[in-house]
Amino acid sequence: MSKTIVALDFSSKQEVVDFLSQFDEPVYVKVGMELTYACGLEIIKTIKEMGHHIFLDLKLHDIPNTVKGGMKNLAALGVDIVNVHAAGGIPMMKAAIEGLEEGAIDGKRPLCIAVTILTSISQEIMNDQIGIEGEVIDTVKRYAQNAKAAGLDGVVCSVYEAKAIHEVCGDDFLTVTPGIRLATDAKGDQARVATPDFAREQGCDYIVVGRSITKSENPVKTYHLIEDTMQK
Ligand SMILES: O=C(O)c1cc(=O)[nH]c(=O)n1[C@@H]1O[C@H](COP(=O)(O)O)[C@@H](O)[C@H]1O
Repeated sequence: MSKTIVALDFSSKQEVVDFLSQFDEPVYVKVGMELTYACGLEIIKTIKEMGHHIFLDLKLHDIPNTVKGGMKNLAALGVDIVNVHAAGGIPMMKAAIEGLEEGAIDGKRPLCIAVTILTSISQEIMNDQIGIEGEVIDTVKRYAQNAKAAGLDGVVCSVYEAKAIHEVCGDDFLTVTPGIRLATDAKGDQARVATPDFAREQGCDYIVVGRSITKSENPVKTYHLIEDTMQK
Protein backbone atom coordinates (compact mmCIF):
# COMPACT_ATOMS: atom_id res chain seq x y z
CA MET A 1 0.00 0.00 0.00
CA SER A 2 1.20 3.46 -0.92
CA LYS A 3 2.34 5.68 1.97
CA THR A 4 1.83 8.90 0.02
CA ILE A 5 -1.67 10.36 -0.07
CA VAL A 6 -2.04 12.94 -2.84
CA ALA A 7 -4.30 15.89 -1.94
CA LEU A 8 -6.58 16.53 -4.92
CA ASP A 9 -7.15 20.19 -4.14
CA PHE A 10 -8.79 20.94 -7.50
CA SER A 11 -12.03 22.72 -8.36
CA SER A 12 -13.38 20.58 -11.21
CA LYS A 13 -13.93 16.96 -12.19
CA GLN A 14 -11.96 17.53 -15.41
CA GLU A 15 -8.83 18.53 -13.49
CA VAL A 16 -9.14 15.39 -11.35
CA VAL A 17 -9.59 13.10 -14.35
CA ASP A 18 -6.71 14.76 -16.24
CA PHE A 19 -4.45 14.49 -13.19
CA LEU A 20 -5.25 10.85 -12.35
CA SER A 21 -5.12 9.73 -15.98
CA GLN A 22 -1.35 10.33 -15.92
CA PHE A 23 -0.90 7.46 -13.45
CA ASP A 24 -0.98 3.81 -14.50
CA GLU A 25 -1.36 2.49 -10.95
CA PRO A 26 -3.82 3.00 -8.06
CA VAL A 27 -3.00 6.13 -6.08
CA TYR A 28 -4.11 6.99 -2.53
CA VAL A 29 -5.85 10.35 -2.90
CA LYS A 30 -7.40 12.88 -0.55
CA VAL A 31 -10.65 14.59 -1.46
CA GLY A 32 -11.17 17.72 0.60
CA MET A 33 -13.54 20.63 0.80
CA GLU A 34 -12.39 22.43 -2.37
CA LEU A 35 -13.25 19.48 -4.62
CA THR A 36 -16.34 18.41 -2.68
CA TYR A 37 -17.84 21.90 -2.70
CA ALA A 38 -17.18 22.17 -6.45
CA CYS A 39 -18.34 18.72 -7.57
CA GLY A 40 -20.39 17.28 -4.72
CA LEU A 41 -19.84 13.79 -3.33
CA GLU A 42 -20.47 12.40 -6.84
CA ILE A 43 -16.75 12.84 -7.39
CA ILE A 44 -16.11 9.94 -4.97
CA LYS A 45 -17.83 7.53 -7.35
CA THR A 46 -15.74 8.78 -10.30
CA ILE A 47 -12.47 8.32 -8.40
CA LYS A 48 -13.47 4.92 -7.02
CA GLU A 49 -14.37 3.72 -10.51
CA MET A 50 -10.83 4.67 -11.60
CA GLY A 51 -9.57 2.24 -8.92
CA HIS A 52 -8.01 4.67 -6.45
CA HIS A 53 -8.11 4.67 -2.63
CA ILE A 54 -9.79 7.65 -0.98
CA PHE A 55 -9.27 9.67 2.19
CA LEU A 56 -12.37 11.89 2.38
CA ASP A 57 -11.17 14.92 4.32
CA LEU A 58 -14.25 16.87 5.43
CA LYS A 59 -13.02 17.46 9.01
CA LEU A 60 -16.36 17.11 10.80
CA HIS A 61 -16.65 19.29 13.92
CA ASP A 62 -20.13 19.73 15.41
CA ILE A 63 -22.31 18.42 18.23
CA PRO A 64 -22.19 14.63 18.66
CA ASN A 65 -25.66 13.92 17.22
CA THR A 66 -24.95 15.91 14.04
CA VAL A 67 -21.55 14.28 13.54
CA LYS A 68 -23.06 10.84 14.09
CA GLY A 69 -25.68 11.47 11.38
CA GLY A 70 -23.12 12.92 9.02
CA MET A 71 -20.76 10.00 9.45
CA LYS A 72 -23.55 7.47 8.95
CA ASN A 73 -24.11 8.95 5.48
CA LEU A 74 -20.40 9.24 4.67
CA ALA A 75 -19.82 5.56 5.59
CA ALA A 76 -22.19 4.56 2.81
CA LEU A 77 -19.82 6.08 0.22
CA GLY A 78 -17.31 3.28 0.74
CA VAL A 79 -14.24 5.52 1.19
CA ASP A 80 -11.16 4.29 3.05
CA ILE A 81 -10.57 7.12 5.57
CA VAL A 82 -12.72 9.95 6.98
CA ASN A 83 -11.83 12.55 9.61
CA VAL A 84 -13.06 14.81 12.41
CA HIS A 85 -11.49 17.61 14.45
CA ALA A 86 -10.18 16.30 17.80
CA ALA A 87 -11.19 19.68 19.29
CA GLY A 88 -14.79 18.41 19.12
CA GLY A 89 -14.03 16.28 22.20
CA ILE A 90 -14.35 12.62 23.12
CA PRO A 91 -18.19 12.40 23.02
CA MET A 92 -18.19 13.82 19.47
CA MET A 93 -15.47 11.41 18.34
CA LYS A 94 -17.33 8.46 19.89
CA ALA A 95 -20.46 9.57 18.05
CA ALA A 96 -18.48 9.65 14.79
CA ILE A 97 -17.55 5.99 15.25
CA GLU A 98 -21.16 5.06 16.12
CA GLY A 99 -22.38 6.76 12.94
CA LEU A 100 -19.73 5.05 10.82
CA GLU A 101 -20.62 1.67 12.30
CA GLU A 102 -24.32 2.22 11.60
CA GLY A 103 -23.62 3.22 8.00
CA ALA A 104 -20.89 0.65 7.32
CA ILE A 105 -21.10 -1.37 4.12
CA ASP A 106 -20.99 -5.15 4.84
CA GLY A 107 -19.93 -4.42 8.43
CA LYS A 108 -16.69 -2.69 7.31
CA ARG A 109 -16.48 0.98 8.32
CA PRO A 110 -13.92 3.50 6.97
CA LEU A 111 -10.96 4.30 9.21
CA CYS A 112 -11.58 7.46 11.23
CA ILE A 113 -8.79 9.84 12.18
CA ALA A 114 -8.78 13.11 14.13
CA VAL A 115 -7.11 16.33 13.07
CA THR A 116 -5.06 17.57 16.04
CA ILE A 117 -3.46 20.99 15.62
CA LEU A 118 -3.46 21.96 11.92
CA THR A 119 -0.02 22.01 10.32
CA SER A 120 -0.63 25.65 9.36
CA ILE A 121 -0.72 26.59 13.05
CA SER A 122 2.57 27.70 14.62
CA GLN A 123 3.42 27.72 18.32
CA GLU A 124 2.73 31.48 18.39
CA ILE A 125 -0.68 31.25 16.69
CA MET A 126 -1.75 28.43 19.02
CA ASN A 127 -0.71 30.36 22.15
CA ASP A 128 -1.48 33.97 21.24
CA GLN A 129 -4.50 33.70 18.88
CA ILE A 130 -6.27 30.43 19.64
CA GLY A 131 -5.49 30.71 23.36
CA ILE A 132 -4.17 27.21 24.03
CA GLU A 133 -1.20 27.44 26.41
CA GLY A 134 1.95 25.29 26.39
CA GLU A 135 3.78 23.47 23.63
CA VAL A 136 2.09 22.33 20.40
CA ILE A 137 3.39 18.82 20.94
CA ASP A 138 1.64 18.50 24.32
CA THR A 139 -1.74 19.54 22.89
CA VAL A 140 -1.28 17.22 19.92
CA LYS A 141 -0.43 14.31 22.26
CA ARG A 142 -3.47 15.04 24.45
CA TYR A 143 -5.74 15.18 21.39
CA ALA A 144 -4.25 11.90 20.12
CA GLN A 145 -4.90 10.20 23.46
CA ASN A 146 -8.49 11.49 23.40
CA ALA A 147 -8.93 10.17 19.86
CA LYS A 148 -7.63 6.78 20.93
CA ALA A 149 -9.91 6.75 23.99
CA ALA A 150 -12.87 7.46 21.69
CA GLY A 151 -12.01 4.45 19.52
CA LEU A 152 -10.53 6.29 16.53
CA ASP A 153 -7.84 4.71 14.36
CA GLY A 154 -5.31 7.54 14.32
CA VAL A 155 -4.66 11.25 13.91
CA VAL A 156 -3.58 13.92 11.48
CA CYS A 157 -0.55 15.69 12.93
CA SER A 158 2.73 17.17 11.74
CA VAL A 159 5.85 15.05 11.21
CA TYR A 160 7.32 16.55 14.40
CA GLU A 161 4.69 14.88 16.63
CA ALA A 162 4.43 11.45 14.96
CA LYS A 163 7.08 9.70 17.06
CA ALA A 164 5.68 10.96 20.38
CA ILE A 165 2.18 9.87 19.35
CA HIS A 166 3.34 6.35 18.54
CA GLU A 167 5.05 6.27 21.95
CA VAL A 168 1.89 7.20 23.86
CA CYS A 169 -0.79 5.61 21.65
CA GLY A 170 1.08 2.61 20.23
CA ASP A 171 2.61 1.77 16.85
CA ASP A 172 -0.72 0.64 15.39
CA PHE A 173 -2.29 4.08 15.95
CA LEU A 174 -2.03 5.83 12.58
CA THR A 175 -0.13 9.06 12.10
CA VAL A 176 -1.11 10.84 8.89
CA THR A 177 1.12 13.85 8.29
CA PRO A 178 0.51 16.79 5.93
CA GLY A 179 2.80 19.83 5.80
CA ILE A 180 5.20 17.95 3.53
CA ARG A 181 7.61 20.00 1.45
CA LEU A 182 10.54 19.04 -0.77
CA ALA A 183 13.79 20.73 0.27
CA THR A 184 13.44 23.28 -2.56
CA ASP A 185 9.72 24.11 -1.91
CA ALA A 186 8.46 27.22 -0.13
CA LYS A 187 6.51 26.74 3.12
CA GLY A 188 3.58 28.79 1.82
CA ASP A 189 0.63 28.72 4.21
CA GLN A 190 2.00 25.79 6.23
CA ALA A 191 3.89 26.30 9.51
CA ARG A 192 5.11 22.87 10.71
CA VAL A 193 6.68 21.47 7.53
CA ALA A 194 9.10 18.61 6.90
CA THR A 195 10.57 16.61 4.01
CA PRO A 196 9.47 13.08 3.03
CA ASP A 197 12.89 11.81 4.20
CA PHE A 198 12.34 13.19 7.70
CA ALA A 199 8.76 11.83 7.71
CA ARG A 200 10.09 8.33 7.04
CA GLU A 201 12.73 8.70 9.78
CA GLN A 202 10.03 9.78 12.25
CA GLY A 203 7.91 6.71 11.44
CA CYS A 204 4.90 8.52 9.91
CA ASP A 205 2.43 5.97 8.56
CA TYR A 206 1.23 8.18 5.71
CA ILE A 207 2.24 11.56 4.36
CA VAL A 208 -0.27 13.89 2.69
CA VAL A 209 1.20 15.81 -0.22
CA GLY A 210 -0.69 18.36 -2.29
CA ARG A 211 0.97 21.15 -4.21
CA SER A 212 4.49 19.64 -4.22
CA ILE A 213 3.04 16.95 -6.50
CA THR A 214 0.04 18.54 -8.21
CA LYS A 215 1.90 21.72 -9.18
CA SER A 216 5.19 20.06 -10.09
CA GLU A 217 6.34 19.95 -13.71
CA ASN A 218 6.07 16.16 -13.78
CA PRO A 219 3.58 15.03 -11.11
CA VAL A 220 4.06 11.29 -11.77
CA LYS A 221 7.84 11.54 -11.45
CA THR A 222 7.59 13.66 -8.29
CA TYR A 223 5.04 11.24 -6.80
CA HIS A 224 7.37 8.28 -7.40
CA LEU A 225 10.36 10.15 -6.01
CA ILE A 226 8.42 10.86 -2.80
CA GLU A 227 6.85 7.40 -2.54
CA ASP A 228 10.24 5.69 -3.08
CA THR A 229 11.65 7.82 -0.25
CA MET A 230 8.82 6.73 2.05
CA GLN A 231 9.32 3.03 1.19
CA LYS A 232 13.14 3.05 1.70
O1 LIG B 1 -6.62 17.10 7.25
C1 LIG B 1 -5.73 17.38 6.43
O2 LIG B 1 -5.57 16.68 5.43
C2 LIG B 1 -4.81 18.48 6.74
C3 LIG B 1 -4.58 18.73 8.07
C4 LIG B 1 -3.55 19.61 8.46
O3 LIG B 1 -3.28 19.80 9.64
N1 LIG B 1 -2.87 20.24 7.48
C5 LIG B 1 -3.11 20.07 6.14
O4 LIG B 1 -2.40 20.68 5.31
N2 LIG B 1 -4.11 19.21 5.76
C6 LIG B 1 -4.43 19.04 4.31
O5 LIG B 1 -3.29 18.54 3.61
C7 LIG B 1 -3.13 19.15 2.33
C8 LIG B 1 -1.80 19.80 2.28
O6 LIG B 1 -1.61 20.40 1.01
P1 LIG B 1 -0.20 20.98 0.55
O7 LIG B 1 0.23 22.00 1.57
O8 LIG B 1 -0.48 21.56 -0.80
O9 LIG B 1 0.75 19.80 0.50
C9 LIG B 1 -4.32 20.09 2.17
O10 LIG B 1 -5.30 19.43 1.40
C10 LIG B 1 -4.83 20.33 3.59
O11 LIG B 1 -6.23 20.49 3.61
